[in-house]
Amino acid sequence: MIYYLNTHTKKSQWEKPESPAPMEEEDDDGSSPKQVQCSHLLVKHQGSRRPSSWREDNITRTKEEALEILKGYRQKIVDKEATFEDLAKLYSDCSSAKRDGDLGRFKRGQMQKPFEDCAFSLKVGQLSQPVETDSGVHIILRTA
Ligand SMILES: O=C(O)CN(Cc1ccccc1)C(=O)c1nc(-c2ccccc2)[nH]c1C(=O)O
Repeated sequence: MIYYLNTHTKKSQWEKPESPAPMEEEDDDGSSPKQVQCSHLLVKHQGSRRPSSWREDNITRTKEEALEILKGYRQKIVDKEATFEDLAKLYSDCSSAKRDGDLGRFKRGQMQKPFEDCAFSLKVGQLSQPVETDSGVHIILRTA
């Protein structure tokens, strides 16, 4: 009996594959991640679902202002003038700021969709462009 091995998903099957395996964002070993570990830096704004955080009781900045602030942080990280962890700890409006922005590992289906789609598109070590969710605007660092 011949069986077929999908070298991307490492799954075997008896049936001859009809079409090539769908190309998803791949990890280095060529597999699509089942779960990822990410840190993020969240900047909330007046349109955030909960415009309040450990940093500020009542957040009134506009979404545009939040985006400019976040881009400034991202540039400092890219220019190595600051580390992601230091800026997340100081400035993230998420309670994860206490853990340098670390969210731990998560699977698909756990985070808000725009956040999830971005997180699962990153390679390990990659820093996202700003992402908008109902919580505010984020930059995401995939750590595992
Ligand atoms: O959206 C809301 O109505 C309130 N939330 C959700 C929330 C609140 C507390 C803890 C975790 C999530 C937030 O605004 C929020 N979202 C996040 C978040 C969003 C995406 C990925 C990870 C965290 N953090 C926070 C926070 O206050 O700390």
